[in-house]
Amino acid sequence: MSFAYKDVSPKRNLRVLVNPKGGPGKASEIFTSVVQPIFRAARSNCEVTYTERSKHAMDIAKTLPLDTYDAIVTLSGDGLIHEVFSGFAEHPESVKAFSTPICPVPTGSGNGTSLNLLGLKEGFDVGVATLNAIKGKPMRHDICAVILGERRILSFMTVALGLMADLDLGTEHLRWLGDGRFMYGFLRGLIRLKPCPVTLSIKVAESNKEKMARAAQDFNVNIKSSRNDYSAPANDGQASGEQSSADATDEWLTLDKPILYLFTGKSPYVARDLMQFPVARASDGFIDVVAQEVTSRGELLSSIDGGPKGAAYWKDFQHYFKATSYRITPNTPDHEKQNLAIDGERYPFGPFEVEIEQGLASFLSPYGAFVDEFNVPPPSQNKTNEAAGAKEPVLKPLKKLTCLESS
Ligand SMILES: Nc1ncnc2c1ncn2[C@@H]1O[C@H](COP(=O)(O)OP(=O)(O)OP(=O)(O)O)[C@@H](O)[C@H]1O
Repeated sequence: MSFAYKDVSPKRNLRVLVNPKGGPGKASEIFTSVVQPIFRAARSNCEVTYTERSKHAMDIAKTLPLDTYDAIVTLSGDGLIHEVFSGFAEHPESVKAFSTPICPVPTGSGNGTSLNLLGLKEGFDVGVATLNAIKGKPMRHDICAVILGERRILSFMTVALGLMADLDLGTEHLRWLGDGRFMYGFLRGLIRLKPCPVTLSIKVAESNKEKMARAAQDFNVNIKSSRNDYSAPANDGQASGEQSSADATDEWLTLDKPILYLFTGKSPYVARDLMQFPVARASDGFIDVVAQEVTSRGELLSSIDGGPKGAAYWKDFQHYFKATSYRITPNTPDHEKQNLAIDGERYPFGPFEVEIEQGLASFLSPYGAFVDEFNVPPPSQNKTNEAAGAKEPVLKPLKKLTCLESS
């Protein structure tokens, strides 16, 4: 037992939330046939609720007794995790509630969080995810706060505008397709090729793709060799190769290009087909911001191929920043018609600003870091990479109108 449960206590107390309507609708069956027998064999104590409606998980999280459960296990996709965090935000002891680790078991459509915690090969494996609930260790994770009018909405995963929001929110009726609905939505968005009329202003910490890729790679190497306790935020000095918040500028910079979509996030995979944020790290204190420039359908189609490996990262038309904050200002009067997706859920669109709360939340993880398969070839061996390293996006200071071509 001491060998099998090295560094973790056996017989965990788990609060299990099963969403029978998530993804292809098989969560209840999977719970009784796969998950529950493993929990029983491991002598875990489970308090189980089958969610009956939207926001049910949020209500449970709002009043969750603290110091009672080792983790909340969600059988659903990313939407239910978003609800749990929204509930924590309203908990009387909010910060303490957020320290309760979440462990997703993938029975939704995209299951992005599970993919990030377990990797592409095992991210959809219900048995491996259940084992993570039994033996995983808490790993800190940043939370983004979206300030939208009077509201402060918390996001652990993504904020999307333009094509990426349309493909998610516009295919909700196709949940039965599993994650196939995202590819369908992407292709539909390509046919329309509708620009996203907004101004994006960012407090940038880093925009050099090569530097960000090397830092992420070094972090992964270091975490494997040096960190047994991964409950502290990632840039606490234990893992070298990270950018630090000290690198961030206080100046707002504005992207001087029309964009097709804005996609910002905290973890590499958003679905099996797409590693959108290959250099994202769970608790580095930065928001990874992707602004996809308006480009031809052919170029966009060509980026689908390397989606699971994060190939689009190196494309010149995909601008990538590590930011401490960003702002969106709509450029059209009828902006309410546009889709805004926060963690895949629909919100009314208006001007908003996003900040980051470093290491506020926590997930159970078997490895202490996200599992991504992003290869960083040396620039000399990769032409596209070389171009990306040399050519940085056109940013201009918000108040001055001269364009900056940074090097
Ligand atoms: N009994 C229920 N009936 C209808 N909807 C429910 C029920 N229980 C939960 N929900 C809602 O189901 C929605 C979808 O869940 P979730 O987002 O986890 O799955 P998904 O969209 O299929 O997966 P992913 O987000 O990974 O793509 C959530 O917004 C949640 O509020």
